[in-house]
Amino acid sequence: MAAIENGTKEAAAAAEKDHRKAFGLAAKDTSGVLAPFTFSRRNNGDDDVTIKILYCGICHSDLHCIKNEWKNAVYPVVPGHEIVGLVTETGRNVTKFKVGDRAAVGCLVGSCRSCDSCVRNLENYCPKLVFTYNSLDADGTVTYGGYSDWIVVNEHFVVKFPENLAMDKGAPLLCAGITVYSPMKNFGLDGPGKHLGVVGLGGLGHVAVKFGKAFGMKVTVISSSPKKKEEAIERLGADAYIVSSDAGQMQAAMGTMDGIINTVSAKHDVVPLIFLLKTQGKIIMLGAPEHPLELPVFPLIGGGKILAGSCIGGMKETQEMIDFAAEHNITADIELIGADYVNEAIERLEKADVRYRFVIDVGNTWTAV
Ligand SMILES: NC(=O)c1ccc[n+]([C@@H]2O[C@H](COP(=O)([O-])OP(=O)(O)OC[C@H]3O[C@@H](n4cnc5c(N)ncnc54)[C@H](O)[C@@H]3O)[C@@H](O)[C@H]2O)c1
Ligand SMILES: [Zn+2]
Ligand SMILES: [Zn+2]
Repeated sequence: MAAIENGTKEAAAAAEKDHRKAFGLAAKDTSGVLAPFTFSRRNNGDDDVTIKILYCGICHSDLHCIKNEWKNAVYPVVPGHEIVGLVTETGRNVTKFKVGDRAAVGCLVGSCRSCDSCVRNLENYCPKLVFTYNSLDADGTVTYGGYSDWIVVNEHFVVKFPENLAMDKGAPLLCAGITVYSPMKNFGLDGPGKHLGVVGLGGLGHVAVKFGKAFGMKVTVISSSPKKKEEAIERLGADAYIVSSDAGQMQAAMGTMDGIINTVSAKHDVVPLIFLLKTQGKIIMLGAPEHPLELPVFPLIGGGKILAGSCIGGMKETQEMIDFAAEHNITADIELIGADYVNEAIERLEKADVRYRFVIDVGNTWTAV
């Protein structure tokens, strides 16, 4: 008996040696309330980079997940996949980073690296992809995200964060940025002379406006209320603004758009949006509402419209996006908050009361190892 106990203790001690303590905020149940949480992460492996987290954005996906709206939460959930920080340790095979470098982590921390998607640099569509949090890692543990003091990630899934990009305002690019950039590139919505519609002016939407303008497109925001009109045009640089509940405005814009980036996070009617497209125009679904949308096919068939989905982006494209953002001075408009304000921030995000992304000032809240 004593031998078994000793064996168990030894095994526990050995396991403990492979891990280090981390500290963060976790949701423990569907209330989604985040509370202090101590946990462990693996030691830095040969291919890994350890990052002291300085900033982490709050994405609406974090809210969907901690409240179990997608019915897949594995509590406790430490959310956060818009992570920027500094490298504190590198494994012996690491070539991209050295200690002290700026580094960033988005929604992915693992994939098989050999399937058709991975070979095409589309790790984001790998059947074995590992999300940054609430996902099963290769070693069988559940991943914990960036509302925490440090993280260890295989260098393939770590992005070099440009020196001339603000770390706090740049953090949201790791999810919001790549999620809108990737479909714009892949569906040909990235050139002058094109007309882009952006639906939902939140974290994703406001960054889509900025990329659209950097690509030289005409950008129209379609919003459910007139509240954000002035700032959409004057601050974000949109060319036009349509209030979706105004039938006259929607009618006047019918058949004018080459593409629409749809970021709406709740159930809504897509048919009026499809009518805004030109013949063979494309509507890209990015928002991930809890409840299914209705999709009558006739508005799609008439005019040969294309409805597609897109999920974040691959690692090569994420690096390309962040380098493009640095070159064109694209960052998110943020409200920087301390970790003690996160629960209030989540409540405000649910009410769409944020201009336009909350970012947690992790570095000034917790001291990493
Ligand atoms: N596809 C992906 O890879 C991906 C990546 C990140 C986020 N997302 C999803 O995209 C959505 C948006 O994320 P975000 O972080 O930009 O959220 P956000 O809350 O910052 O923005 C959502 C916007 O949708 C608007 N909205 C909400 N309900 C609406 C309704 N019924 N009609 C019209 N507008 C409405 C809000 O006013 C807000 O402007 C979320 O569902 C999120 O989970 C998807
Ligand atoms: Zn996200
Ligand atoms: Zn794969």
